[in-house]
Amino acid sequence: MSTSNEPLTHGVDIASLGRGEPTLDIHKERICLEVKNFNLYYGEKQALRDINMLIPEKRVTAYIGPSGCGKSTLLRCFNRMNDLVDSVRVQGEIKLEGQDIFHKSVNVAELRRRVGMVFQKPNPFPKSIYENVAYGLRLQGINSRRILDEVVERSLRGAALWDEVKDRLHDNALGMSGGQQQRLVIARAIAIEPEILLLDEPASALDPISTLKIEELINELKEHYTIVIVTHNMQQAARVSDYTAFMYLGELIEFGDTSSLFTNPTKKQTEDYITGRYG
Ligand SMILES: Nc1ncnc2c1ncn2[C@@H]1O[C@H](COP(=O)(O)OP(=O)(O)OP(=O)(O)O)[C@@H](O)[C@H]1O
Repeated sequence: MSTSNEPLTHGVDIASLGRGEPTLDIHKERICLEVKNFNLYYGEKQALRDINMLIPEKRVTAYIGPSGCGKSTLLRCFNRMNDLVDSVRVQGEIKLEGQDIFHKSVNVAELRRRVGMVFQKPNPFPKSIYENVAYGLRLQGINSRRILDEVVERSLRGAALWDEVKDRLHDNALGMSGGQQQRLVIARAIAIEPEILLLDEPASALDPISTLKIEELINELKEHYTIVIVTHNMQQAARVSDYTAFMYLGELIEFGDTSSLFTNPTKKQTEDYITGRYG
């Protein structure tokens, strides 16, 4: 606990985040994703408005903002999940390593291999733990037992789950706890070696201990992957992210290193939100 007189904003101990001195500088980062003049419509309704931002490589970038502000919609653009919604229309660009992911030459299946996604509710397949992790490789036609064993072990270790499941790899994944299932889904995502992991409220259905494990895991995963997370929980954004983006009514209001955004927001709307005046 902080001993300072700083107010706790939404339970975020802002004193622990530093004194508003930027610790990171987006302009010194290697950029993984670039969002340029991006708009998205569901039919007539505009859900994203002229979004411009950079997502740095091997960092954790969090989206916060009130319900309905477009966080999940933007996240789902990064691997074109929104293609599955008939009414969706987009304008502008999202560049992955410099290439527009909406260009007609882009292979969407390959894009989704490079940009993995984990949802709020753990969604393991009704198969064994082993087969859940091996699934993506099998789809690629890889059936060598030696390779699959190696990848399954490496992925489960990477998702901090190996020690808990190594003696029951052939049990049904649906028998695992919710927190274990969510780490299994992360193992399944990293088995196919993505560059980016999109996490949409990955811990909101979990108990506090499982949530802590997921947060610790995010911290480990960023060594190898670029992580983009949507969370309702500002404490979580403050704990896990390097950069935070605040969205409101489909607009990106403010983006900056997490410490600065929480301790020294430059926009009134951001300040109102993090001090609990709305949302
Ligand atoms: N499939 C859809 N069809 C039509 N409108 C949608 C669809 N998905 C989202 N929307 C609308 O787009 C806007 C943004 O929704 P989105 O789910 O991206 O917000 P969010 O910030 O992630 O909200 P929450 O925090 O509640 O998940 C909302 O007004 C929502 O009703």
